[in-house]
Order: sequence, then C-alpha cells, then structure tokens
Amino acid sequence: MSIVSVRDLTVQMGGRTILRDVNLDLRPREALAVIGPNGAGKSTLLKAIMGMVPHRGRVALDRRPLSELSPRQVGRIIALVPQPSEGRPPVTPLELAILSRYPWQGSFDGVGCQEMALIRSALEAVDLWELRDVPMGSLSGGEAQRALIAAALAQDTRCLVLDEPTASLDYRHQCEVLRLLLDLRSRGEDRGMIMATHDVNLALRWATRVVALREGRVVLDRSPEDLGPEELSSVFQVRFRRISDPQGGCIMPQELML
Ligand SMILES: Nc1ncnc2c1ncn2[C@@H]1O[C@H](COP(=O)(O)OP(=O)(O)OP(=O)(O)O)[C@@H](O)[C@H]1O
Repeated sequence: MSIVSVRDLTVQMGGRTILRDVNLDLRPREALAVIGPNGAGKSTLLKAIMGMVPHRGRVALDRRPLSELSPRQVGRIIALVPQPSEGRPPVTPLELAILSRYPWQGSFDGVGCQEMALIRSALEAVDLWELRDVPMGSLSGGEAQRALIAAALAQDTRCLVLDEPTASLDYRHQCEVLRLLLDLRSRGEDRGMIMATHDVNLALRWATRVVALREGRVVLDRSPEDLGPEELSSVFQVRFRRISDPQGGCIMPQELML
C-alpha cells in the first residue's frame, strides 16, 4: 500500500504551469530521491504532497485524499525536514522536537513521559541530546540540519520529506547527514522517505528509487542501479562521466572534473 500516491498532479502558479501530470507512489521502506535542474519543480512537488500549494489532480496519504485531511491529520502521516537556510526558529532543538508533537496532542495535553522518551530518542538518533538546550541560532549548519531531522523523527510519521538535506553543509556535515539517512533507511521500519536533492551521488547512494523532473514533468523513474551518465546527461543537459575507483565510484559532470 502506498504511503503517498500522486496522480495527474498539475500545479500552476503566477500564471505558469510548474508541475504537469505528475504520477508517483511512495511505498513503505522506499527511499525516493527527486532530482532535476534548477526550477524543475522539486520543491513544489514536495509542497504539493504536503498540501502546501493548490493543485489539480489527486494526492492521497495512506489512501486518504489530501483534500479530506486536516493539517493535524496530515502531520500525523508526513513530516517535512525543511532546509535550514529557510530560517531557524527561535527555539532550542528540544523545544523544536516538543513542538513537532503538535499533531498528536489534544488542546490541554502536556508532554508525557512516553512522549519525552520519544523526543529523547529522536535527539539521540541524530547525536544532539547534549546540545538540546542550545538555541538553534547558535548551532552549526550540520547541527541545525540534524535538529530539524530530529524534530521530524519526533513527529513519528510514516513518511519523511526532506528538502535538500545536505545543501549548504560542508563535507564533514554532508557525511554525517548521509550516515544518518542511510541509518534511517536500513532500520527496517515501515517508513517511506522522499528527498529532493541536487546531489546525484547522494541520490544514487541513498535512494531505492530515483525520479527526475524536467520542466515540471517526470522524465525518469527507476532504480539507482539503472541510472548512469547517459540518463543524467539527458536530465541535466550536460555531459556526465562515471569515475571508478577500487574504493567505489561516482558520477560527475565532465566539465567539473580536474
Ligand atoms: N509561488 C510561486 N509563484 C510563481 N512561481 C513559483 C512559485 N514558487 C515557485 N515558482 C516557480 O516554479 C518553478 C519551480 O520551482 P521549484 O522551487 O519547485 O523548483 P526546484 O526544482 O525545487 O528548483 P531548485 O533546484 O532551484 O531549488 C520555478 O521556476 C519557480 O520560479
């Protein structure tokens, strides 16, 4: 059963068609990477799935039409990890994780022992428990990214949506976030994850499926093993090459090679 089902999704904004007839399914245990050039519609697709932009077509979460779900119900199924560059809320990682419990709380509920245990395990999963009381504004980029992931984990949803989780991170922090995402993927829980990224090697390393958008359309939907330089060249309109090494390999635009 799909956690997220998108059928004939079309989004128009500012008099332009941003997404056209997009079809997509996310099943439990799938890690779906959405790649594509600037302006292809990746973030808009994530927003449409979260019910944050008006659209035509059908989006269903856990088989229930998005249009019939309240924001609180959506928040029980799907959690968004935004880019830290979109602004840091004036709270600590602990407070952010507590706030993320909102979809599950009644009007007069405080945070009980069970919820606190969940919040603690989310902060520990991203190795941020020690920094739980440091204001978000004082954290490094990697720490802030991990705090956003912890808040999404504390929300305890079946689906995580990540918008460019490694953008603006240095290499060490990119590796940290990749390790965390690989760990989440391999835990064998029934969670599904969708990540928009510019980093094709991150997509190939982490995803169980890769979808490419170009000018608002899905131009490719396949497993990472079936994606090579030729396919990426046609998506990004630059020539890609594969670099192989006994330790592994990667795919790079030829013009960026030394
Ligand atoms: N609110 C809006 N009104 C009008 N146009 C918009 C709006 N939001 C996004 N767009 C346009 O939609 C297109 C797709 O934007 P989107 O941010 O989804 O692309 P993206 O693939 O995530 O791009 P990038 O890789 O640069 O982040 C862009 O041309 C953008 O200018």
